[in-house]
Amino acid sequence: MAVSLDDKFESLESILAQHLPADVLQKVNLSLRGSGSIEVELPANAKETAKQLNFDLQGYQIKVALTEQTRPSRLVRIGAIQNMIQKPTTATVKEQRDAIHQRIDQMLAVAHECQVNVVGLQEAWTMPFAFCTREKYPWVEFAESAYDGPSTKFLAERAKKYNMVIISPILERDEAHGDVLWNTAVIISNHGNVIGITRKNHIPRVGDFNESTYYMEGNTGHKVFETDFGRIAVNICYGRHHPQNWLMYGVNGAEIVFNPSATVGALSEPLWSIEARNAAIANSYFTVGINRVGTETFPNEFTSGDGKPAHTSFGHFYGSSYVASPDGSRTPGLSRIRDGLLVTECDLNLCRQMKDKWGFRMTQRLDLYAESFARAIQPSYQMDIVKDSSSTK
Ligand SMILES: NC(=O)NCCC(=O)O
Repeated sequence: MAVSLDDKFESLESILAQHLPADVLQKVNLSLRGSGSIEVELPANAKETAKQLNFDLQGYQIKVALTEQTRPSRLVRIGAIQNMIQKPTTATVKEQRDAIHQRIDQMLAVAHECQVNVVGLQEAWTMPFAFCTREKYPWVEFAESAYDGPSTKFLAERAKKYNMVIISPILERDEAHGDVLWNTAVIISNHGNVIGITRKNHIPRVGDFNESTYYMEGNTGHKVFETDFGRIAVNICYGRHHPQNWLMYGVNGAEIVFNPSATVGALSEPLWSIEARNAAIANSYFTVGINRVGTETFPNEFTSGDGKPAHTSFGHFYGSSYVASPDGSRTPGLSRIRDGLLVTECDLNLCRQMKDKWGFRMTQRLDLYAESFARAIQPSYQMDIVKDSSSTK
């Protein structure tokens, strides 16, 4: 029987739990995820609401930070929300966006009940991921101002009400600069202000991710936002394949880096659990991988440039959002097929503690690489390959 990552199974975790005896499962989980995260009890009311509204709600604590003598703990509850589109892609732009707002409204209320301090949404959360179509309209009509567009206004109100920092990745319309479009994350403070924006640095040119048709590589560098709940950065989707992108957020002092994404099983699922986790280890910060969920179908057929027949669906967005800790451990992932809210409590002091333990920052040799990169971009650069003088090849 042919198996595909477009198949709708719940999660790797649920398969393991279903098939392994409890004592074996414990060993497997320890080996897969490390000892850092333990399940925490979330409020009964929040669990009941999640059940009624049919979304996956999971809660964990990353428990490995030491109690320091000279610094108080900095406990922060991070929320990660993944969601499907709520209306067919043939509904009007307003109907589609309003329906997603309504769903997120429900999930934010539950996040508040679970005492979440900082919550991240998925890439381009207000719209279907229509960039596969290469059509401009109506999809570009989902673009909005990062500062006073309908989604920022909607979230700013909730951010203030719930005392929660919200990371809102949207398709941005930059009216002040010739109406250009960007793929942007808006950082909204718990006081309801837009602290700033950060734009996607690396634009995919792979599979049906035809995003370069719509927007250019970001021009905001590697900003880190100082919030009441830690220093936060956002590495948007495809940027997770570039270690130097992760590295620069670390150089600028990030403690939590969100990776809002929209990616499909057949392309990237085996990479998903590795990349954000590896970045957390290498850069001594927490990472929050958030992936879109569901299968989206578009009105008109499009081709993938691979000789295969035209189709109307992108493939399955596999959710599986998770949090990785600087000590290398990680939480289980959310569902592959349902909306979800993941709540993870961490002590941000663990970032410095891991720098002290492993010394990755201290041994990073930025000066060496600055010099190597500067040479590598010269037109005259020759690759530094040493050959065997006896070889005839
Ligand atoms: N949205 C986006 O950048 N997707 C690219 C696919 C991937 O990086 O897995």
